[in-house]
Amino acid sequence: MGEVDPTFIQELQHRPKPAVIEAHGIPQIDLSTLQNSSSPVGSDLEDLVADVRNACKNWGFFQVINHGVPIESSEKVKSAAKRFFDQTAEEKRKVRRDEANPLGYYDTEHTKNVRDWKEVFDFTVEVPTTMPASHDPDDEQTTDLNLPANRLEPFFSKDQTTFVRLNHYPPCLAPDLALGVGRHKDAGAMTILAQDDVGGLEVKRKTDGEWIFVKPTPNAFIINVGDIIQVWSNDTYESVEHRVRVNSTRERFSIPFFVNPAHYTVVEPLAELTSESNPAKYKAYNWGKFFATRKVSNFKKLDVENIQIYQFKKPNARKIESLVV
Ligand SMILES: O=C(O)CCC(=O)C(=O)O
Ligand SMILES: [Fe+2]
Repeated sequence: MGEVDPTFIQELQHRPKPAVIEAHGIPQIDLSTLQNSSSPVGSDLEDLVADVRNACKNWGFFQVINHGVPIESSEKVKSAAKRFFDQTAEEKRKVRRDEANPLGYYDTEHTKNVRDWKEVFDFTVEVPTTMPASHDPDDEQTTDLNLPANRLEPFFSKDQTTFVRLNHYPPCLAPDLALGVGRHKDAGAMTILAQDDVGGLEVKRKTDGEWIFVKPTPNAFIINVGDIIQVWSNDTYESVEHRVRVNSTRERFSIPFFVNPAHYTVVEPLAELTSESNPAKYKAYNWGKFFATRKVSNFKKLDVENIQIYQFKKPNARKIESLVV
């Protein structure tokens, strides 16, 4: 990527602000309770669940520390990412993603129809074990929202579309005009993100709509609520809007792990979380179709916004919200 091509330039209202706002109170959750005992019970677990619930409600994201992933494993992936992106453009393009092949290398992604200042490599994992909370059909334990721990099992038991992305943001000549990734919400269920010490991630604070800089915490993971959790929970939890700033001197690496259900999953508010007084706010949609439409629209600049969950919002829910806002 050489000079700043106009395709990278954000509209005025979406450009990063010169002053970075560092937020206090970004939720940081210590998972050592889960490491110290094979099946944590009682008040420790209740406190942890309450912390996660509050973070999901109030922020739509949080950071976790003491998560049990060995530092050496993270370092290995990070150094492999650096080795990959250090190769020549010609080498990288040998494993290029295209409209037929959804995985691999790619440096022309558009978010909200503006090109991102980044290059990526997407790949899948053989045994993605992060969701659900339990795979045991007899597990009686309930989690947050009073759902059984294995409630999400059918969506993830096979054919998950979970994938990992290696993001590389080269130094940018115009960090005040372009973004590493434009404003967006992650479309899947949940994202687990590792970032290096350079910093650049900003999230939109729900209380006042301000863009807040997420200061890197060594070895922490950031967890984002995705759009599917928003729909499953019938808006109890809302996905978080976020974007990435770039800078003129240092390259940055990040590694999101996008946790996504099977492609044939029909996404709709979970029946247990809706009632006569709290009816489903979304129409059902097919995840595979949604995902494929989003992927294709990321390939080129379009004149219309790419597919979003609000397009599945039921008209009555939209109307009630506009009265409340
Ligand atoms: O690089 C980051 O910190 C975030 C990347 C991101 O939001 C994404 O790839 O969806
Ligand atoms: Fe994202």
